[in-house]
Amino acid sequence: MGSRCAGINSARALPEAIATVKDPRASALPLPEKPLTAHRFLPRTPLTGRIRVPGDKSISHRSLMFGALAVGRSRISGLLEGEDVLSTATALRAMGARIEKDGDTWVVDGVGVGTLLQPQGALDMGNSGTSTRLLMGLVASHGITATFTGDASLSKRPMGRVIDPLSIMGASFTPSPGGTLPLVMEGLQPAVPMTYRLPVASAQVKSAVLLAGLNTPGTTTVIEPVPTRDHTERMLRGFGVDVRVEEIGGEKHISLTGPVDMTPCDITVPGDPSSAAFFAVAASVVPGSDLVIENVGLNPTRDGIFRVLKQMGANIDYLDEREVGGEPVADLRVRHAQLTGIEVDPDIAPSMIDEFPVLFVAAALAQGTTITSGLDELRVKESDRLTAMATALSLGGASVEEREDGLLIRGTGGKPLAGGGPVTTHLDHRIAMSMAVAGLASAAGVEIDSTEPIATSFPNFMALLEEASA
Ligand SMILES: O=C(O)C1=C[C@@H](OP(=O)(O)O)[C@@H](O)[C@H](O)C1
Ligand SMILES: C=C(OP(=O)(O)O)C(=O)O
Repeated sequence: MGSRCAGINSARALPEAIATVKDPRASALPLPEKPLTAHRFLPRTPLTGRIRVPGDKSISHRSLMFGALAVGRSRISGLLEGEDVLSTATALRAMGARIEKDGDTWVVDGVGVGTLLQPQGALDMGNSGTSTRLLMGLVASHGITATFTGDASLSKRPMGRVIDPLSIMGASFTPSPGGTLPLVMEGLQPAVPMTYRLPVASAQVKSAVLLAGLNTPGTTTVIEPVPTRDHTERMLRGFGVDVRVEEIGGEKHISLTGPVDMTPCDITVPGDPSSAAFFAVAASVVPGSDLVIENVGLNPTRDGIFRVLKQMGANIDYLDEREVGGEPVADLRVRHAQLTGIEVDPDIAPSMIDEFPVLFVAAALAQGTTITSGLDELRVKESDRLTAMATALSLGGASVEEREDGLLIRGTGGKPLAGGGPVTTHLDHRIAMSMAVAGLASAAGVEIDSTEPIATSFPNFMALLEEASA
């Protein structure tokens, strides 16, 4: 981070202001389906040259949110301009922050902790779980009411995991059946601090509670039995918040004492390892490839995919290891290699939780069997990623057995998959891009039903694919 940074209840009736609108949740129901753009990803020439993937999605969301809470101006370079991050920006503007683009830099003029404004309309979170859950944390300790809506995929995802702790802190919720969006929430100012032990390994839940703690008098503590991505902790420190982390009995206790004053910060967002993963697998499985992926974030809570690919025999070198925005970064040189199936240690899952769909593609082309387990969380992402990938890969000619908490995949030993489709992407960007990679290593190509979801996290994915295999 730049030199200006400080250092590295139960559901109630609808609140009155909202209840007078016909039915905020009805007006927020998912829009009719838009026409989809199908695309067949064909076998390619080797991937070569140098590419640069867009900024990290998790860090981009947090840069905007923390900038919005600081008093003064933060500047962000390398922000991911994907739809998910733009949903965060729109919601923060609706709560008073000024967020504008000036050349290549995003400029955020924050409102300060405790002074978020009442949004006038529903906050449309699109496809983004991170925007929804972290912003719910922010709203929880402000005296405002907000309606959260999302697309058909997001509207199926569980929000009970944040509703539960934020209710203990004093916020009230009127969710849709099953604890889903659309929902209305009313924050409480001052909220009540608490110590919360995460029942699920989730950086979004951890962050929601810590963000609620920023405007809560007293100490809010999250106990994390299994480490998850730590961008919230690292970045809050950069914005001047005293975040304390203690290791007690093998668990992390993460605490902050509110209300805090946040100071602005200039941030350079490193490249997203989750986006780089598609190209790392593609270069590993397409014979003759030799690709450099520049500027990839390698935070140890995020780099599991590269560690697992190396265990499978991938040829990945870290070049020019350095620090960008307080995060470890390197250029990755990836050359084609025959991968070997392995049993993936479930303990590594949180550090590569979004990369399993593309790991399954690597496994489908490996020599031997790959077994994954402990992946129940994949069932509650943008789609049920275990079923979606088992179905999609089988349609493409792979041998896949779906288990309760993982997949067993018998690889082809490097022989291209047959290909086929169209596979259903279920409004899930990671399914779309993973099956695109499968198409590159297939005989007939793989057709996906819709390329639209890709724009949520990786708007120039198709262009970079063209560039790397030109
Ligand atoms: O905190 C974050 O930025 C994220 C946390 C993860 O979700 P969970 O916390 O639900 O595991 C991940 O899947 C998501 O893409 C981004
Ligand atoms: C799960 C993901 O994101 P989110 O939870 O923010 O929708 C993802 O990007 O794979």
